[in-house]
Amino acid sequence: MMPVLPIQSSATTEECLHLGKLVVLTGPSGVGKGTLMRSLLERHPELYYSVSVTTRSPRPGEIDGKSYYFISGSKFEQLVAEDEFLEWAEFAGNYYGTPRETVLNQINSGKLVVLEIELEGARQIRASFPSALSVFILPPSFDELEKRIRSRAQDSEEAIARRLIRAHEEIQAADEFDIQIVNDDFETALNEIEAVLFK
Ligand SMILES: Nc1nc2c(ncn2[C@@H]2O[C@H](COP(=O)(O)OP(=O)(O)O)[C@@H](O)[C@H]2O)c(=O)[nH]1
Ligand SMILES: Nc1ncnc2c1ncn2[C@@H]1O[C@H](COP(=O)(O)OP(=O)(O)O)[C@@H](O)[C@H]1O
Repeated sequence: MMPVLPIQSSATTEECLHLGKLVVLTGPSGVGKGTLMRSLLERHPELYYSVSVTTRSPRPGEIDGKSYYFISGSKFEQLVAEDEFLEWAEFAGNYYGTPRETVLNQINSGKLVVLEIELEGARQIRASFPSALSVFILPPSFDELEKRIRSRAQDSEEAIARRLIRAHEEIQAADEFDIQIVNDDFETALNEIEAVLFK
């Protein structure tokens, strides 16, 4: 297990706390995680957003290497076998993983690193990085969540149904995380996340 913060013999704990930080943003599909993340990055270009690897097909407008690294199932299996992921999980029929080396390098160079990942991966990060800060984004209601997933109009009916079933399970896990933020009014939610990240 790698520590989040590089402990140097000459550094006090207080100094170590300034070296780097890991934040996990999680919550059900359609709650607005991606949109919040994009706004955060626009306002705070100094943040490091970890681009995940996935076996899902690109949606219209998604760019390889920016939205995700889109790879095949067999390549994903190879990367798992080579222990290249900090965490990985299956979600709605596809695989998603966080590249280990880039994230650890960014934390160790003092960056504030943000992962936007689903529940199982967020649990794995909490287990291996107890000092990571975890934020769960909640919808104002389940009906509103369904509206958002549908209004995005980028998934098949089957993919939407799988996301909605999974959303019920994910929402029940909200209390496992350090902070819960309801994404009702977008600006309010964004400000709340900023307050947590930069306190
Ligand atoms: N565990 C894990 N989950 C991820 C990763 N990258 C993205 N996800 C999550 O996978 C889920 C599905 O993502 P996506 O297919 O882009 O659909 P969307 O969230 O409905 O837009 C979301 O909850 C993402 O937060 C990752 O590297 N690891
Ligand atoms: N506070 C909000 N109020 C209304 N719609 C929102 C809000 N936040 C996000 N959305 C919309 O909800 C949809 C899903 O958001 P998205 O960021 O793709 O969710 P996620 O990444 O969690 O799956 C998008 O169409 C987005 O514009």
